[in-house]
Amino acid sequence: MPTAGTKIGAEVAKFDALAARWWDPNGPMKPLHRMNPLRTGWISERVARLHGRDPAAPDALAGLTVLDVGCGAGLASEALARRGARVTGLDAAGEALEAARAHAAAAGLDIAYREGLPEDLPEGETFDAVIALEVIEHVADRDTFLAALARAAKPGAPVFLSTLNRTPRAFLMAKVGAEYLLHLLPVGTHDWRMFVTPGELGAGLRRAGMEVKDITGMVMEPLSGRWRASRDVGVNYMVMARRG
Ligand SMILES: C[S@@+](CC[C@H](N)C(=O)[O-])C[C@H]1O[C@@H](n2cnc3c(N)ncnc32)[C@H](O)[C@@H]1O
Repeated sequence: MPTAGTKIGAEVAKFDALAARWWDPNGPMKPLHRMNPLRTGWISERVARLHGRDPAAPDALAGLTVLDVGCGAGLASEALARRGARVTGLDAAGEALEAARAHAAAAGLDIAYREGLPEDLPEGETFDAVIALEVIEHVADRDTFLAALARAAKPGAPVFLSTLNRTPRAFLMAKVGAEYLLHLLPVGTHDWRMFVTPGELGAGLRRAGMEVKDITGMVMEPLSGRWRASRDVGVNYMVMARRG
């Protein structure tokens, strides 16, 4: 039977294998590229408001520290750094991190990328916001993961996650459609049984000492391919919680 360690290793290896093509907007990470403006805009707006900033200002996050857990090659890290945040990107996928470092350097962005898991962060190292986007559906021990996110947030700071709901529709769209029919994602990217319902995620966040503040669906417009926020949380959704 696989241990938690081999399970993490297998999940991370899938993403390392995609490192070289991570930043190709039409490559295997195309869905993440397309949804990134929506997720990072939603997060920026909420973080800026919490700090009494104008969310529309180009440097709305200036000086605020953000931890991007499971950052991969840095799609969200870069978007938040461009708004002025001091971003630390954390991932166990070393090759994805190499792609992240190279891309940030070419873009002139100062982002601290570190290899590791949130569970291993030093006690007492805390951030103004913690994000983990499209990660929890790859994590076997969710309670340990969520507790680590809560520990990394300053008291009262927000924690954001985005993920896939475990519904028949999500199975059809994110697994059958995206992997087998449209070939948007490599086959095997997702295990539908690992998808997380908003109820399960909310309960896990509360067990980790956080309060859920907002749950918003993400839907793709079929014609334009653009993503927008929606009340429909049946497939993709984002959550904002706050550490008590
Ligand atoms: C679908 S990618 C998302 C990357 C990035 N967050 C984004 O949305 O652009 C999932 C990432 O989670 C990382 N990951 C997988 N299992 C993890 C775990 N147990 N703890 C932390 N990160 C993990 C992978 O290495 C991979 O980079």
